Amino acid sequence: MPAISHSVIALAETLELRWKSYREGGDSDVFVEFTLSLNGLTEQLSRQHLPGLVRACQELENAALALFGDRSMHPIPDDQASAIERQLGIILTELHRHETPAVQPRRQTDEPDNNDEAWHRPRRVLIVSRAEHPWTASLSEQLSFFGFKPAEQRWESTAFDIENEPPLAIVFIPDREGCVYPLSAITAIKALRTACPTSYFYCLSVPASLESIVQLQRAGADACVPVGNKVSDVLSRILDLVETREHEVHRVLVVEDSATAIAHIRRSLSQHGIDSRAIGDPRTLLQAAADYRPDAILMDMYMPFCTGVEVTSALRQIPEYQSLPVIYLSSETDIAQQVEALRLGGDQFLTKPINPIILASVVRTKIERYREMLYSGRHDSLTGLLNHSTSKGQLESLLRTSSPARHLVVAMIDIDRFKSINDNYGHPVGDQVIRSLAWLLRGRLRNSDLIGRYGGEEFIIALPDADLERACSLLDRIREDFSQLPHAHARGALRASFSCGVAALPDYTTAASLIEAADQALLEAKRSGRNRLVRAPRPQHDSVVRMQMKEPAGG
Ligand SMILES: Nc1nc2c(ncn2[C@@H]2O[C@H](COP(=O)(O)OP(=O)(O)OP(=O)(O)O)[C@@H](O)[C@H]2O)c(=O)[nH]1
Repeated sequence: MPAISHSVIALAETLELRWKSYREGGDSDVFVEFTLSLNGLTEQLSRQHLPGLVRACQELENAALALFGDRSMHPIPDDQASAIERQLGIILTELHRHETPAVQPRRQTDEPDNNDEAWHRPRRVLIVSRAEHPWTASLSEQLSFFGFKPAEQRWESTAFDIENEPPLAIVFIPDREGCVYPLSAITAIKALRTACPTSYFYCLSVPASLESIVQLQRAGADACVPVGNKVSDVLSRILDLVETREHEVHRVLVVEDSATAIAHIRRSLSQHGIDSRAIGDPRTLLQAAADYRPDAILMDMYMPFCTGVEVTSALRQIPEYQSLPVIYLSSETDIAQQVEALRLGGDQFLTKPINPIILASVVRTKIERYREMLYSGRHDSLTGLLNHSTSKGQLESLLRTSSPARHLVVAMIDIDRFKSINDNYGHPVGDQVIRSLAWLLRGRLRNSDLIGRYGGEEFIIALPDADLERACSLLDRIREDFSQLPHAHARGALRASFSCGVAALPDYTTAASLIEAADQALLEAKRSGRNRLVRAPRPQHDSVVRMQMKEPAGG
């Protein structure tokens, strides 16, 4: 279960303060502030994959939004206030229960190499099924391979073992595949939902019946996996849950000449955890965009030097900004003008005065779509890893930011005799083997490590701040584990292996030379029998000097 960050706790504390202050004065403006905080908190929780808490917050938010606009309803009657207070109490207690401890286990780039937690990220997954269900053992085995800590529980068990560490996910396997979940199962799911509001619930083998899905969702299911899906599909969903996509703050550039409007907009955005910067003169837009690298622009329609439409259409001339979301802000109510503005490059039109919740919601949706688009351009669709060109680009930028004294290890990995896997078991099984290796790497390496799919069955890894000895022993452990991993096919399970070549700073100093040296070492690993790791030889001192002297002349 992911621990709840201090920033979320800070938002919750603000929410609590605002509620107290509303209860003291009954002022409708304070109630609006409370609702805004609640909306911001829901958003933060949903970004942190805490579906149970998101659901609880959304219910409270809906109740608050119903009282949002009408001043005459305030102060609200005591029974309504008590209902809100009860729900708020549940949310706050739950948040504090999962608060990140003051000292966190570290697992980022700056971690010392001798910290084992830095390399391995166990996550607890509870599997609820009947005794000896064939899927339980298989799922459990695969989850362990990918760095999770599976635990098993029987349906009939009343005391679920969740006290010390609530699970990241709970997987429910029904006794009979494709049948409606019996009432006893629904009751067990409900009980667990109350006990684990922050875990993600998967119900497997759900029949394609709307009634059944609705019933499971009401009980607390987050995902209903259809009957017929294989264990590997479930595994893939659980892995997606912990995908190492870094959460980055949303950045919005506000182009607006009125200082009052800027203050209002920026305040609304910041209450929803969205960072912003503002410029009053559109002529400074390109410089501001280059410095700040926004994810979206909020553009006033009428400014002294030129209109928002002119600025947007000029911005669209620059390839880098062709898809950057632009949202117009205007008191323009003429539909023809609005359509024209959108035709000339804007993405959305918001009419002033702008409701802050709508503003934050539109901004977030546009940014999420924009980021999805950027993501799919940079990642490989089969594995979700960085694609070839992005891997190379990121390795280059890692080297640019590395001081000469820093460690950096690069590894090239290639699955052995992969053609024969395809030939003997078919392409889809080959794809699954590739995906499994990707999952294993994702599960075993740190967020700060670079993992890319370099070619068909070839992967590139870069481990910043990693000592060569330690990196080799980690990669060798992954190699060993991968060779033991069963890959299901129609007639049983196959085993695969990979070979690995490793090169490191300071022996090789450029991205090209690191990749080339690791590739040569990989070839050597293949030549000498496969399923092994080979380190690139340390270049002779004079040849390093010659390479360094040659490079500027060649460039
Ligand atoms: N299933 C599947 N196969 C792929 C994919 N990309 C490449 N391949 C296949 O991977 C195979 C690679 O085979 P080779 O390069 O001959 O090498 P190998 O059989 O792995 O043998 P060694 O590398 O020498 O151990 C080719 O048959 C490609 O068609 C993919 O995305 N999915």
